[in-house]
Amino acid sequence: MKVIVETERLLGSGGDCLGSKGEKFVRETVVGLMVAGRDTIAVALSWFFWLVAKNPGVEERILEELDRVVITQMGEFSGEKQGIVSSVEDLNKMVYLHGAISETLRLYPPVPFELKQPLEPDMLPSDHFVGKNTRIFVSIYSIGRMKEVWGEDWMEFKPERWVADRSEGLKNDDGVEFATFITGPRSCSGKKIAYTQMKSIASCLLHRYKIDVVDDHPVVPRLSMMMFMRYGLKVRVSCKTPESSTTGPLYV
Ligand code: HEM
Repeated sequence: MKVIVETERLLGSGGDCLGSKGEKFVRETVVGLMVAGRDTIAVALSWFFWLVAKNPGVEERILEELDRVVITQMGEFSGEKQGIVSSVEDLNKMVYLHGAISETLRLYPPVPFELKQPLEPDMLPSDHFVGKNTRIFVSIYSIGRMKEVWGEDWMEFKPERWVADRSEGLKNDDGVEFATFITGPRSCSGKKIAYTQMKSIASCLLHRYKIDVVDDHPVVPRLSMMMFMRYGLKVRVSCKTPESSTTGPLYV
């Protein structure tokens, strides 16, 4: 609602009623945000849980990091111990988890390709001429797998690739080589929200459940606008034993 009132103010209608232009703008913005942020997150998390299940060492490091951030307190209603990640700042401290998500998005970008078209004839930085109406196909999937950019180990799932050695902070992920959210003025405006959502969901689920991929279930991408798993992801989910969790359920 705050967004709508603010949008109205910016559009000059004083916040009292939506003009037809304002209404269209708000409707399209809200629908756009819902569409842009739904399947992308779902697709990214499917690949994330599959990669983490295949790399138990990564899961261990994510849980170790989580243990350093979680605050344990007694649940107000349940009267039982529960873990809390209380703020976005806490989530920001989880750099290894952030790296694991970036690494997933590099190898399996939810939007695997883009089509761009100049309104007027133009010259690319590479000196290639593009005529009006020429369609340029950008393979985000391939950019994330270029040996020249990511090195000999480009095919490996290595969250530490994103973590700076000394400060334990994150390496810059806004460069052109990380094309999953595109760069420039029309890049994804939901990138930060996307990371916050994915980190919240991933930490809650990994903390509480053991997620094993069903043996022999084929995991392959489906070639479409969105990189779904062709046959979905079949997993066995079991509750972690109370002894293995020092905090009980986790709330973010
Ligand atoms: C892993 C999650 C996500 C990925 C990989 C992703 C990727 C992208 C890509 C590649 C574009 C550029 C599309 C184009 O140029 O045609 C884009 C645009 C956009 N995304 Fe995302 N997105 C994600 C999550 C989200 C979320 C959660 C939101 C909002 C809550 C969002 C909102 C938008 C919007 C509004 C645009 C249009 C920006 C513009 O044209 O100025 N995205 N996204």
